[in-house]
Amino acid sequence: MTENPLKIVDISTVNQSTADELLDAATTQGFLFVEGHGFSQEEVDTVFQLSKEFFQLDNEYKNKYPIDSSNHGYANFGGENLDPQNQKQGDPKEALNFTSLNFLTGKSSKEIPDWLLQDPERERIITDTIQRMYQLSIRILKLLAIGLKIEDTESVKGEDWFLSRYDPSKDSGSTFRFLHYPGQKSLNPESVIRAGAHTDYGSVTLLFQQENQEGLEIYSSGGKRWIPVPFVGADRSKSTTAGPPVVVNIGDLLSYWTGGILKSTIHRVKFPAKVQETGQDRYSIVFFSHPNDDALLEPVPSKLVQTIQNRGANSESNYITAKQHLDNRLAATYGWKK
Ligand SMILES: O=C(O)CCC(=O)C(=O)O
Ligand SMILES: [Fe+2]
Repeated sequence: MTENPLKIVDISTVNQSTADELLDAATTQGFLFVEGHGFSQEEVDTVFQLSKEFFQLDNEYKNKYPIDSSNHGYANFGGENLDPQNQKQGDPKEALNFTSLNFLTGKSSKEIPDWLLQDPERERIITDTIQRMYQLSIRILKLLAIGLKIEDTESVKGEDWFLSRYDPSKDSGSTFRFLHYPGQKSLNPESVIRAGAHTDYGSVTLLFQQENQEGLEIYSSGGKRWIPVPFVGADRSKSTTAGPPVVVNIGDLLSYWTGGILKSTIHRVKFPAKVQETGQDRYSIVFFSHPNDDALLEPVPSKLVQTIQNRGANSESNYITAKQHLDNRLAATYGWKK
């Protein structure tokens, strides 16, 4: 197995020492693995199975739900270009996105493929996963707030500072996503990028991947090179049933909010030679956690953040909202006119 360059942090206990470990990974690599997340192996496998069955449906059917300007719906092959400056063609992947999410119900207020609603079990899997990935992101944000030692204000305790911008029933840019990168045996593995280089747009991103479907890479700006993120399975000496650690990375919003202390690291998906040989498809299940649309990206009241001057939210006097930030990024990714 490829060596794992990332930390694995167990977040089952919320305390200062877990928070410090998490903060260390978030301020250095911006990417880490998190275990103690509560998803069992069986639950993770079930979500992947559902995603696989969805992507096997006819193209004609999937295209009835085209991706819209809020990033909701089905994105066909080539429909998304994550690195428009360097890539002429869109990425060789398909995706099903769920936006306009209410986290009290796990449902989107937008139309979703009726295939997912035909069997109550399919709908349950989706809504349950959405709610639990959201809760997991909330736990991570709480730990980051503890790690950053955010100060208490009159209206909110420091550890709840991010959470107070996360009302579960209010609009946000949070997105749940199924991704599928088909295996292509005939291509030159070194030249194939499956998802272009980019940073994520939100606060934190959570991602499940599967064994023998590797390809995710992070960019080390210090070493000026790409570092593969391996598949890491659950530690069976700790739990016989736990799912694999989830990949967690910091997005632009959180980086901006913290004056760049938390790192939003560039990443991409390549087609490694090993996967090319087997012709394996890659599937990933991703949750992009965003604060409410109206959250102002003002500097986080933490001494650590205040030490950084003229970066991110610290350099602005007119704060933009989370929604304005997201709209700017989506316009570039999909070539939309603003
Ligand atoms: O599939 C992956 O591993 C990465 C997906 C990703 O980075 C994204 O959708 O933002
Ligand atoms: Fe990403």
